[in-house]
Amino acid sequence: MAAQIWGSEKRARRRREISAKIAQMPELHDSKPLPFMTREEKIMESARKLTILTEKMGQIIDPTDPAELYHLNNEVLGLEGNPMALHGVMFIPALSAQASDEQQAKWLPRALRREIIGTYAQTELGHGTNLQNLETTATYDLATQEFVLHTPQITALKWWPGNLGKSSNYAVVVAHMIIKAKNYGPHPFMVQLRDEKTHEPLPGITIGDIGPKMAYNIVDNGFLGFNKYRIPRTNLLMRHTKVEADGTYIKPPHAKINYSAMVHVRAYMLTGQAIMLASALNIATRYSSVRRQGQIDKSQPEVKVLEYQTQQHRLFPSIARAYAFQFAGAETVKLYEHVLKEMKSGNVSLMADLHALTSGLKSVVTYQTGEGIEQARMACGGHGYSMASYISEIYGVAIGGCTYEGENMVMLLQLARYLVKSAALVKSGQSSKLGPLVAYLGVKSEPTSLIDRIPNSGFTEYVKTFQHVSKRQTLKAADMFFGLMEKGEKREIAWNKCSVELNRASRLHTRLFIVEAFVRRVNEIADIRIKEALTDLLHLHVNYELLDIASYALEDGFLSASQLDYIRDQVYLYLGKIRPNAVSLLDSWEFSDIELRSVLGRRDGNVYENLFKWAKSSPLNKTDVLSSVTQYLKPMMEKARL
Ligand SMILES: CCCCCCCC/C=C\CCCC(=O)SCCNC(=O)CCNC(=O)[C@H](O)C(C)(C)COP(=O)(O)OP(=O)(O)OC[C@H]1O[C@@H](n2cnc3c(N)ncnc32)[C@H](O)[C@@H]1OP(=O)(O)O
Ligand SMILES: Cc1cc2nc3c(=O)[nH]c(=O)nc-3n(C[C@H](O)[C@H](O)[C@H](O)COP(=O)(O)OP(=O)(O)OC[C@H]3O[C@@H](n4cnc5c(N)ncnc54)[C@H](O)[C@@H]3O)c2cc1C
Repeated sequence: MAAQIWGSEKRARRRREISAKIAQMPELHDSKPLPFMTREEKIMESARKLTILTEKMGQIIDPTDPAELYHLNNEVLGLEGNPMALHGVMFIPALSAQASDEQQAKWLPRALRREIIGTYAQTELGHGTNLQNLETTATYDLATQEFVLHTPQITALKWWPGNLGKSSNYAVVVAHMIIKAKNYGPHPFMVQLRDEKTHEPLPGITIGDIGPKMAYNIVDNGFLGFNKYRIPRTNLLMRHTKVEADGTYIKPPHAKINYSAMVHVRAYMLTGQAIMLASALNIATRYSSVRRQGQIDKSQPEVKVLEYQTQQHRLFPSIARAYAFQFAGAETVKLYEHVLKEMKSGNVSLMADLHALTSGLKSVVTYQTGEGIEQARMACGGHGYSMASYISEIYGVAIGGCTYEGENMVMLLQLARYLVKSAALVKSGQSSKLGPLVAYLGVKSEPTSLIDRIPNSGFTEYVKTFQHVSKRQTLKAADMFFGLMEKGEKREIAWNKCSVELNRASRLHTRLFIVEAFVRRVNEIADIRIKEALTDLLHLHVNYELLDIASYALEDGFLSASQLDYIRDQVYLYLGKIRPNAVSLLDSWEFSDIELRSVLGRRDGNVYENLFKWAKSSPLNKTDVLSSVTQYLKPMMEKARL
């Protein structure tokens, strides 16, 4: 199963080898539990480990393999981030995709050797979503052949970029490029921020940390202002766009090609989210098979809480989602790598499809991951609320994904643009022009669903039902939009008035893609036992998801009440079937105790003894009487007693 999750036997084996090596290297372990550290201590601890990793990486992993590097980071540095989180996730991908060969030769080897630390600085205090209204300017000075970066007012300060505040000395900065008073829109520039020897900010640069956040606090998200700060013309990233010495602008082959670093993260973050969801579920499910509370049969001893159907219903559909996201994520990364290769050689024809797909997936996956992790926390009762479970930290980090790389509602609306265009093709009889991801929009469906009507139909009737509801909602939302325009409403106003319905279509389309990716994977599996276990999970997935969106299929009678009863019964049936495999389905992800950082989720199940040990190690317990008591509470009580 680990091979299915991680992509191959070899990958699963390598992960085990890497974990085993890390277990033998105490210098790479947290020196004390992270929840007992201050933010400053955590940042120091992370930098300490990161430095050792830089020295010893070659002994532990193949540093050229991104999957091994990702695993190493997760184990050693953890999900709260590290001082170079954005360096690998966005700075290097931005240079790789957008810098010319010459520029790459100059900067990439230095970045890869970690001679410099970089980030991606785009969002500002006043604007994040609407890139067209960013305020930072890069004005070309023909006389010196330099760009002059400037922050015209406080809302133009770069705000949020990870590791910008304290760690990075370089950044890819997105600014509006102005040449001879003409604004060419946002473009990426390579900018040195700090002196390489002293790490002091360079003259003309104002920079700092934006303060503590809900989670992800090892990352120093930062602010940045420029005061007429000059960089050479050749620091504009020039793979696709060029500005010649005389100010001549050569436009890129696709207007949005400079957005590729964002698409990169949207594609890769899906498996990251799956890992966070599976981690939280691993903790909750292991704990649920240790925790005994109450009886089902009063004549019997207390049961493990995992025996309760409500507990299974809370956890198991999310286990199915974690697998589904991992499989859909793997497909998306493959597609992304293909499109990136094509893009580098000038073929931009697949960019719109990839953008639509990743926009929808990013939104649905992060939202459902957040839901699943929060249910996992609640499933642990009181101990779930303790940082000893570590689930609250996983939750805080995961839901950041609902916001970063494009706020979820906004990204769903990006997919909706693509769906509405596709609907227009269907309506004008041009279904043959639909791309493979939306071809189903042009296919006539049966009048009613055949779920529970055809024996041995596998998952086909489920997929058709998901297709039906997605198609119907897309065409309905598109009709509403076109109808408003026909009535004379301006395009943008009409769009806004339909946007809730449009986003519903985007979610349904994306959920269909996730179901199909799961089905595709199960169909590929040869090992009979693995196929069986995953087929059970897939049954739970399709039935649970369909129940969740049933109103769409009920309102036009595509599903009947009796079919809905069947679907509900199937959910209960598969909860029971999955119960014996539940812990194994999560243990198959092979997270080590070092990586999970959870007292509740310990592999050995020795929860109570270790919770007590953990509590005793709280800094508050260093002394029996705190100074808050001697200074304030004791005098207050004494005064009240007089
Ligand atoms: C490796 C493991 C990783 C896991 C963990 C990662 C942890 C990292 C932690 C944090 C990192 C966070 C980093 C950041 O957040 S960086 C900042 C990200 N910011 C955003 O995402 C901003 C969101 N906004 C946008 O993307 C855009 O503004 C927009 C919403 C897409 C709108 O752009 P714009 O106004 O320019 O465009 P229009 O809406 O007018 O659209 C015009 C047409 O262009 C199409 N389009 C837009 N983007 C793309 C694209 N990327 N590719 C292809 N096509 C694109 C759009 O669909 C329109 O097409 P149409 O045909 O309909 O006209
Ligand atoms: C943990 C974290 C890490 C980050 N790291 C980076 C980084 O490294 N580099 C970087 O540059 N940025 C980074 N960001 C910033 C992030 O990319 C932005 O916060 C994000 O893109 C959302 O933009 P915003 O904050 O402007 O939200 P806003 O756009 O102000 O969103 C506020 C609300 O308005 C709604 N809204 C906005 N526009 C529309 C619209 N057109 N239609 C409908 N509704 C709309 C949204 O849906 C939302 O409900 C990070 C953010 C976080 C939380």
